[in-house]
Amino acid sequence: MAKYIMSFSQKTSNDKNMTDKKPELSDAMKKKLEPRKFTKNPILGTKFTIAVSSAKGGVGKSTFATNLALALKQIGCKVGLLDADIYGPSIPKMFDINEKPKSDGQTLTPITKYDIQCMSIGFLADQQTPMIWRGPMVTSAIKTFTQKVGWKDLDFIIVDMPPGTGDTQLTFSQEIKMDGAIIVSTPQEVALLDVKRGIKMFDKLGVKILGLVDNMSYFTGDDGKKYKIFGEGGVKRTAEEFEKEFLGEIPINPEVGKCGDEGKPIVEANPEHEISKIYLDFARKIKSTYL
Ligand SMILES: Nc1ncnc2c1ncn2[C@@H]1O[C@H](COP(=O)(O)OP(=O)(O)OP(=O)(O)O)[C@@H](O)[C@H]1O
Repeated sequence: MAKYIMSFSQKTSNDKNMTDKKPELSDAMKKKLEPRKFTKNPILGTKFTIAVSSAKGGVGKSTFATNLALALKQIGCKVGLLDADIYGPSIPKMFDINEKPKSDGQTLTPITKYDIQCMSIGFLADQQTPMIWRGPMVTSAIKTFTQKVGWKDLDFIIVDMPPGTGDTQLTFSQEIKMDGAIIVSTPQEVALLDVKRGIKMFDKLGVKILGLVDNMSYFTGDDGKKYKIFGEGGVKRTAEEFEKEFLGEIPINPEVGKCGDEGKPIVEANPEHEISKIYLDFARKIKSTYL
């Protein structure tokens, strides 16, 4: 056995000596090995592109993205909503859109609902059909949605990102001019771990993080008391740890879920609701940052 190991290590050290002599690379090969440089293209037809993201699933990204889009519209902005969640699109359900976008063979026309221009892979495929796609297909769908959709005269496109730190986030960060990202989280430690990964990803890829939102931070009981069932202050602490702005809290309110399920988000269904007013505050903050 020892003889075998000796001869094996001798062999590998001989191999190492062989590979130590690096072959001269041709100029063409050197060029091929250079890190790829990306050009960041703006989304045509819009002034500012804002991502709503969180590396964690189910924390309320789509709920936030739809309501923020509607709140921005309510304060006079022209808004588009791009559902970038290829594997689990939510916008068709949350906006109750069942039609397919028209195409002239070159450009897809976004579907306008509640005065918001919308695009989602869910408009093109049957709602119950799973998208069983590899990364390059996802990248190609995102390029279509950003470069081949007839977005018109928009102040903002709100991009509803999928969970994770994968192909979609990479394509947007490297190849699209992103003007900012809002990170949504719930206060549980398990969500915050993913959020920290998401913050580091955007920092590394040079996307400005506008701030963190604490969604489902508490619910108010019939006794009027606030119950912080998922823990307290975790999102704010994470914002401080990474020197990002803490944008605020959104409590748990069953009306939020009900409105989303019925295809008319709360800001559209009931603009006077206390939760709608919170979204309007976020929208004013975003508007004053950019316009
Ligand atoms: N503040 C809130 N109060 C009550 N329910 C909420 C609140 N925010 C989100 N929800 C509900 O939580 C569920 C998950 O929300 P949503 O689909 O927006 O999350 P997501 O992060 O986009 O999920 P995914 O990762 O699957 O895309 C939905 O049923 C939604 O209605």
